[in-house]
Amino acid sequence: MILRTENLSHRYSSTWAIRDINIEIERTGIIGLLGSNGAGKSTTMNIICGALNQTEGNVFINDIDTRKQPEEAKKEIGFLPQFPPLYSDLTIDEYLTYCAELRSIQKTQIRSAVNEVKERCGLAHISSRLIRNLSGGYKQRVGIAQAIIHKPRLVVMDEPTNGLDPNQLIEARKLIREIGQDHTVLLSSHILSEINLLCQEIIMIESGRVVFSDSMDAFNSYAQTKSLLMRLETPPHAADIMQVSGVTQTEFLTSNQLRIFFEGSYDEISDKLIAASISGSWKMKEISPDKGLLDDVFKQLTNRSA
Ligand SMILES: Nc1ncnc2c1ncn2[C@@H]1O[C@H](COP(=O)(O)OP(=O)(O)OP(=O)(O)O)[C@@H](O)[C@H]1O
Repeated sequence: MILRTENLSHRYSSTWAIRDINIEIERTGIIGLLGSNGAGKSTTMNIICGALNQTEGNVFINDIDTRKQPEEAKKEIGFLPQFPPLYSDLTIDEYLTYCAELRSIQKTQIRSAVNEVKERCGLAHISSRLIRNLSGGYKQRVGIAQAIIHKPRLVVMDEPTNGLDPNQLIEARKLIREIGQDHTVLLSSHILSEINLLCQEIIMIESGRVVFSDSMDAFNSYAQTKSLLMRLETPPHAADIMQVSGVTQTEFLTSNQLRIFFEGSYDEISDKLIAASISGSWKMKEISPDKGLLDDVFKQLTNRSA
């Protein structure tokens, strides 16, 4: 097992920031940690990487207990924190050499490790530049380079695409995908579409608890088929719509537009609503699956877990 957390819990003060987080990852690829601001993503990642001591629970990296053998465990972890610790007065070469030394790479291997990671992260052509003079996108690549220089099995990236411009975003995603081919990448974001683009698996946390953990495909089918949008020219009372079997909640967005939450498949419920619209003269103008506003998915999942 590459990563396993066991009832991981942490409190900074009196309230729990995360509670009973259980994660198991056993293969390479990109796993997304999705959650709104303050959900507990950074806390979880900081603990996994040994930057914060948990209040309760255990973390195993490559089956090594990070509390009992922190040095051994850290050999298999690379970490790109939300604010990477870059030294702006060093050049890329100097900084990466320093990181290689910190990671206890053998002296004779340091130069080749630095060269290899520069090549991989597209930094070779600017390696004598001072970090302070780099664009945000290049600084991010240097941050990624330090996280993989020692070839760890697990690479943890806290919001790695946050704040990048559209071109930098494309480059960063490409690099992260490449890294995901031979490493396990645990990546956090508060943006569902970002996780959707990059990840094969998703772990969603809300208020410090895991509310969903499955493949991206499973998440998408869950998130997208549970609500639909409908426009009616002469809508009835919500209570009448609730009579349609399978409808669990009706929400008026405007006087004509509604969001309907339902159980079962979209095809089934839309047939029933269309039939009800005809017999009740609701004059349906439009019906479509709701693409799943993240807030709604959070709400549904949080209710489900409760
Ligand atoms: N150093 C700290 N001291 C006290 N409370 C903290 C500290 N760091 C985080 N918290 C609290 O712990 C909870 C989880 O925060 P965390 O930073 O892990 O969330 P997050 O999902 O990473 O959010 P963001 O995307 O905003 O960074 C929040 O309620 C936050 O206010």
